[in-house]
Amino acid sequence: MNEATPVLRIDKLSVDYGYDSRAVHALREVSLTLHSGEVLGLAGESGCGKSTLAYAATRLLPPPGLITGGRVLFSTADGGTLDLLGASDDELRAVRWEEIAIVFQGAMNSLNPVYRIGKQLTDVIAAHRPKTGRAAARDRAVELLDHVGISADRLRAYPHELSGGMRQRVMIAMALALEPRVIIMDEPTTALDVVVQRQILEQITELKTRLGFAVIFITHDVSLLIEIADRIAIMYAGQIIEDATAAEVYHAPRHPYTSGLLHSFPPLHGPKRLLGGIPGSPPDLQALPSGCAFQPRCQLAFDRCGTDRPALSATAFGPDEPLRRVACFHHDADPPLIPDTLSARLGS
Ligand SMILES: Nc1ncnc2c1ncn2[C@@H]1O[C@H](COP(=O)(O)OP(=O)(O)OP(=O)(O)O)[C@@H](O)[C@H]1O
Repeated sequence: MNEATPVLRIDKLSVDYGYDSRAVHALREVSLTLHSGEVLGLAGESGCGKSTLAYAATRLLPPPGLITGGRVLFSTADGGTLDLLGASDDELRAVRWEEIAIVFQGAMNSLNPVYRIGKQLTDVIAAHRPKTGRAAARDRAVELLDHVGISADRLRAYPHELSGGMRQRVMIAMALALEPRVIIMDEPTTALDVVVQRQILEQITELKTRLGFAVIFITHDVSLLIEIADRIAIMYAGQIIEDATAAEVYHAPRHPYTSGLLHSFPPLHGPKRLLGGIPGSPPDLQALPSGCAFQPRCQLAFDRCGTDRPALSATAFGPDEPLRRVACFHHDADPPLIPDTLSARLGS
């Protein structure tokens, strides 16, 4: 497969929590494509639907979450396509962990406290590859720990004997155990200090290049994604509102929300800049405002934003699909329609 081959296509995925008039519309027709070997960053404020997307796309959404529409098309290793939402339990079992692995939020706390790290790793291997002998499983566990920079002697350690960063690395090693082609990481470094966070991010990008898997990396910190992602999708109120290369998002954000997010976190590199934040708070997903969901907080809103809902539309075209998409009535302005005065106020 070349770099541009789609491995996972999320197509108009919608999720509600609850029913009828009390339903929380957590995802509204979200479409997103992950290509082979790429890191796709997914960013947005808390509550915008990032975790819901990860759970729904892998059919792990707990009740009262309900998938109300869409498809999740996975390109299987044998060249076929499987809609994960329509797949049987057996088909799902064959794909989950073997081909798509997930590192959940706070995963480092889900290691079993009473078993040594080595046993937990070899158990994963034994459960999925029952023909693997004990010595081979141990060798593989050593190799996996080595991938994440942990020495073999830690196989005998219990989780409480490891730092938070090391436990999170063990979880990443577990996700790598079956050589998946896709890894979904939901805020994998959020609870860690910035130094450890940086080490783990460097490790993930190095492993991705060496082992060739693709990553959906979920975080609320968009400046962190600028460092590691090839492409970034920005979510707001259950929708993707911008989807572009990391460089485009950083240098020329088209959506005012993206711009606000960029100015909400200090950059990890480069000159310091004034942090502005975004006034107001995200809308109630049970009662969305008419028009654009961001419009009540948007400093660029005009009449139409209050009445019409902007579609996520392509602003540039690749060989077979949109390269850059944005859901904003200002989107086709070139250069991006962030007036100088606003840029100055936001501190860029
Ligand atoms: N079990 C639930 N019942 C009702 N609403 C829920 C439930 N789980 C999530 N939601 C709502 O769905 C929306 C999306 O939540 P989700 O956890 O996917 O967002 P997120 O962007 O991942 O947030 P965070 O960064 O805080 O993890 C939120 O408004 C949340 O309140």
